[in-house]
Amino acid sequence: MPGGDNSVRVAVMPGDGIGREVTEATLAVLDVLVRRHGLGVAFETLEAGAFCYRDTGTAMSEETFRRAEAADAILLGAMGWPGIRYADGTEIAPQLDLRFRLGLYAGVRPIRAIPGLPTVLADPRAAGIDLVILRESTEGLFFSRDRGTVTAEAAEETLRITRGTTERLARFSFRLAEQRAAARGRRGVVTLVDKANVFRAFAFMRSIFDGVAKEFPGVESRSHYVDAMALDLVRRPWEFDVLPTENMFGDILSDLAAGLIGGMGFAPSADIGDGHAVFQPSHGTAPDIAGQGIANPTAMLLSAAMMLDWLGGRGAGGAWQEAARALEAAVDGAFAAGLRTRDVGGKDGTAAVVAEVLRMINEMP
Ligand SMILES: NC(=O)c1ccc[n+]([C@@H]2O[C@H](COP(=O)([O-])OP(=O)(O)OC[C@H]3O[C@@H](n4cnc5c(N)ncnc54)[C@H](O)[C@@H]3O)[C@@H](O)[C@H]2O)c1
Ligand SMILES: CC(C)[C@H](C(=O)O)[C@@H](O)C(=O)O
Ligand SMILES: [Mg+2]
Repeated sequence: MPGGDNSVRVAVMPGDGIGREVTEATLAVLDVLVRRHGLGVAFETLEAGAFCYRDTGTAMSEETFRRAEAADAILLGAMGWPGIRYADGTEIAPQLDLRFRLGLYAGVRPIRAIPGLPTVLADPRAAGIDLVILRESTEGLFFSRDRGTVTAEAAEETLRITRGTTERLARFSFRLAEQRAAARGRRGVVTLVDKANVFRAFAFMRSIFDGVAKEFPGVESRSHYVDAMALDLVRRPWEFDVLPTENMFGDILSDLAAGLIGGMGFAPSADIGDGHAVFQPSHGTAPDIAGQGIANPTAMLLSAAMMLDWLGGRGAGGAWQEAARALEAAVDGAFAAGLRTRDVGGKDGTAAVVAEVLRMINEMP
C-alpha cells in the first residue's frame, strides 16, 4: 500500500510486440503527467513474456515475479507471440500467472465510446456506450490451464466456480455500479452474464449473485445468458452498465465490445485483487502491425489512468485521482481535436498520439 506521494513504486512489464511500443508511449506521457501533478513515483522495468522465454528459457523468472509482487502496482504492455510456445503447445502467457498468483479476480474492462469518434454502429445512441465488462480472472474455464488432459481420443478441461471468489466478484460488481451511478447521476445496474440455463456451475454462480444483490438494494440486479448478451452488445450496447461474467466469457465479450468503440486500441483493463493490481490494455501484441509505429496506445494510456485512480484510492492521495481524470480528459481532448489513429481510418501513429495527448496535458491549467 502506498504510504504517501513519494513512496509509490510501479513495476513496468513491456512484454512483446506492440506491448513494448505502447508501453514506451505511455511512460512518455506519464513522465510529464506525474511531474505536472507533483506525484512521486519510481518505475522499474521488468522483462517477461514470449521473447524472454525464447531468450532465457523462462517466461517470468521468480525474481521478476517477486519484484512485481513487491511493487504498489504493475503496468503491463502485452505478452505472447504466435510462434513461441510452451512444450504443451500453448502460448507463453505469464500475465495469467500474475492473475492467478496475485489473486486478481476482478478483470475490469471498461468500454466507453470516445466522444466524437465514429463507431461501427450507425445508431447515434452508440455515442453513449459506457459499460464495464467485469471478467472474473482467476477461475472459470481458465482454472483448467495446466490441468487439462489430452489423450489420442479426447481432450478435457474443467470449469470451476467457487463461492468465495464469486462473492468477492459480486461485491466488487455492486460497489462499482454504486460508484458509477454516483458519478453519472443515475441508478446502477449489474447484469450477470452466464449460461445458467444449461450448466450447474452457472446456476450456482447466479444464486450467489442473487444473495449478494440483497446487500445492495440501491443497485438493480439482472442476469442475461451469454449468447443473448453477444447479440445485445451489438444491438443495444448503450443500455448496459456493469457486466460481471465468467473468465472465458469475459475474454470473448471484451474483444467483441472493443470492436464497437474503434477496436482493441481503445480498450483498457485492470486486473484487481484485494492486495495487488495489474493495469494493461485488453489487447495483445498485434504481430500484424508490430514494429511499424502505428499501434494505438490509447488503451494503455487509459489503463494507466485506471492505475493512477486505483493508487489514489488506496492512500497515495487525491492528487493521483486528479491526474487520472486529467489523463482521460487529455485523451478525449486529443481525439475531439481531430486525432485519428489507423484503427479508426486515420493516419496518426503511436508518436502522434503521444504528441497530441501531451499537448492537451500541457495546455491544461
Ligand atoms: N493481455 C495480453 O497480453 C494479450 C491479450 C490478447 C492477446 N495476446 C497475445 O497477443 C498475440 C496476438 O494475439 P491476437 O492477434 O489474437 O490479438 P491482438 O489483440 O494482439 O490483435 C487483434 C487485432 O487488433 C489489432 N490491435 C490490437 N491492439 C491494437 C492497438 N493497440 N492498436 C491498433 N490495433 C490493435 C491487431 O492489429 C489485430 O488486428 C498472441 O500471442 C496472443 O496470445 C496477449
Ligand atoms: C493472451 C491471453 C492469455 C489473455 C487471456 O486469455 O486472458 C488475453 O486474451 C486477455 O484478454 O488478456
Ligand atoms: Mg483476450
